[in-house]
Amino acid sequence: MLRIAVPNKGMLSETAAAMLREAGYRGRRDNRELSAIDPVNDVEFFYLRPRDIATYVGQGVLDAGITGRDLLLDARSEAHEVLELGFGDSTFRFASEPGRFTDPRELAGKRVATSFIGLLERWFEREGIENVTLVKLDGAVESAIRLGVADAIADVVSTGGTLRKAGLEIFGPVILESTAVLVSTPEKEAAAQTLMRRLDGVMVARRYAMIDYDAPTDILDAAVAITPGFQSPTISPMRDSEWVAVRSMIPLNEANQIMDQLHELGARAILVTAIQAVRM
Ligand SMILES: Nc1ncnc2c1ncn2[C@@H]1O[C@H](COP(=O)(O)OP(=O)(O)OP(=O)(O)O)[C@@H](O)[C@H]1O
Ligand SMILES: O=P(O)(O)OC[C@H]1O[C@H](OP(=O)(O)OP(=O)(O)O)[C@H](O)[C@@H]1O
Ligand SMILES: [Mg+2]
Repeated sequence: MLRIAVPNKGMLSETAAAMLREAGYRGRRDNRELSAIDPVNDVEFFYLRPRDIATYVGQGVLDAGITGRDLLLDARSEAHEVLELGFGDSTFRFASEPGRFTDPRELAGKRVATSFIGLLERWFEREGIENVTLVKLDGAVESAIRLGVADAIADVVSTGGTLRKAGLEIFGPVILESTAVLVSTPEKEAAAQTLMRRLDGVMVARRYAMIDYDAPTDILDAAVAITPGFQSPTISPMRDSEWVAVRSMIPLNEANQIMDQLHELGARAILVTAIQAVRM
């Protein structure tokens, strides 16, 4: 039975659970369940703190897990990314009072509060910035400066709303671009192939749509250039030999532009339909 770690709360938990549901798995019914068995798919899910997931997977006790790239790197785990999941995007940034710092080199000899000690230690090491005191906090890091325990913070920034409310300003380079990832280890990766293909299918189904249209044969080359699909579009003969029917996958967010372009070329009966599930 494949054993998969899923965030039990926080920013990633709802979307992770929804993705697994869309991938055909049966998760927990109740948010307090610690684990759940899906007998049809021969999978057991363990609902864990996102921060702990890389540790469990890295030690080989669980086969794969969903977590954030920032948490994976912070954990110094043996686990590695096998798939980006297309949600939970954030950046990891320095911030402090407006105008106080412009460059992280100015942090030498200063105190920096963060929940990501491992990640930050390695970053300072790589940049050759020494003598920074790291203050480990569990959350609400933005309050650390006002409360006097740090001179700067390093934290997850998404919209920037939390920093703004705390009266803080970003400085320095992007420390890390994070996103939700599926992690595993080399020993377990083969066993997790079906899970990977299913999650990949969910992302494709969310981002792509199916397009069908009828095209006069003389515009076929131009039409197919607009809808090349993944492998190659399907071209079917029609009763009227001067027309063909074309079927292809297109990016969902470009659907209306593509339909307009095809119509202008002379294609007709242009239909776009949602994709329910995919194995690429
Ligand atoms: N506002 C956000 N937007 C996007 N991703 C975020 C945001 N906050 C956190 N994340 C990402 O979600 C993951 C887990 O962070 P989360 O805040 O859920 O965990 P936590 O801080 O340990 O838990 P909690 O905040 O519930 O105490 C991390 O990879 C992080 O980058
Ligand atoms: O840029 P924003 O869109 O405002 O998002 C960033 C905030 O979201 C997370 O906080 P969370 O709600 O997880 O609380 P925490 O600090 O206690 O982890 C993160 O730690 C930032 O504080
Ligand atoms: Mg948080």
